[in-house]
Amino acid sequence: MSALPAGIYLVLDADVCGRAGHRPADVAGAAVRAGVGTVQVRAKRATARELVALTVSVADALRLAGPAVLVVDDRVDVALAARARGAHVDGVHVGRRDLEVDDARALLGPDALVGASAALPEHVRAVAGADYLGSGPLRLTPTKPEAGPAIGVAGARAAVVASGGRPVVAIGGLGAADAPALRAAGVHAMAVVGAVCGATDPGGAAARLVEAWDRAAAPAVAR
Ligand SMILES: Cc1ncc(COP(=O)(O)OP(=O)(O)O)c(N)n1
Ligand SMILES: Cc1ncsc1CCOP(=O)(O)O
Ligand SMILES: [Mg+2]
Repeated sequence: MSALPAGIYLVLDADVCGRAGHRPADVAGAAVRAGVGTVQVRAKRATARELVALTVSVADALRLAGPAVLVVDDRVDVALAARARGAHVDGVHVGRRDLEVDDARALLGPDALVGASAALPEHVRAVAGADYLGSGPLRLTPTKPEAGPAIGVAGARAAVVASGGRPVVAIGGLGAADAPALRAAGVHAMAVVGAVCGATDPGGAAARLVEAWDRAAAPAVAR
């Protein structure tokens, strides 16, 4: 199984990229070259066929920009179809209305990376087989206005405590300024959509997030 990289996790939203005038594969490549370790392909309005084509194009971009982990939001069938076309796809991120974690793993194979959404401690228990947990929204966000309620950093910390040592990925309204508090809460990675896909310069925005994450880990220097 690919381990989930710590740090910045890009949820590559095709609609947000499109509104900002970016090709998703270009955004993914620029983000990975800037140090982003994980890319999730998310396209809520795409057909299955469009999502397969998008996933293959992102996998191609990552092959040149890599190394990075690639997962597909929601759709195990799309991950399998992209693999069948020769794309390297590590796994899926499943939500509460998608296939169950164990079913996703049975289809994708034992080495697949299977992440699951789990905002609250009771959700964490329901996704016992997941390799990592996506917890949020930390804040209300225009990218997913129907998500909620906001759990805040305290909610992310509660997910870390309930996670049984599995990596927790925080998501929802996050930016570089959140890195210190999230790292202090024991969060493994910070997922962003708008902060990269909606930026004028996605590669530069990704680099600033990576730097903020790395800087947040630096030990305090005595003055
Ligand atoms: C890393 C990560 N965490 C949570 C989510 C939300 O997933 P989901 O519940 O499936 O909602 P949608 O993204 O599908 O609207 C995520 N995508 N990634
Ligand atoms: C997919 C998702 N799940 C919870 S919040 C969210 C969107 C996060 O987007 P942004 O980083 O732009 O706030
Ligand atoms: Mg989903």
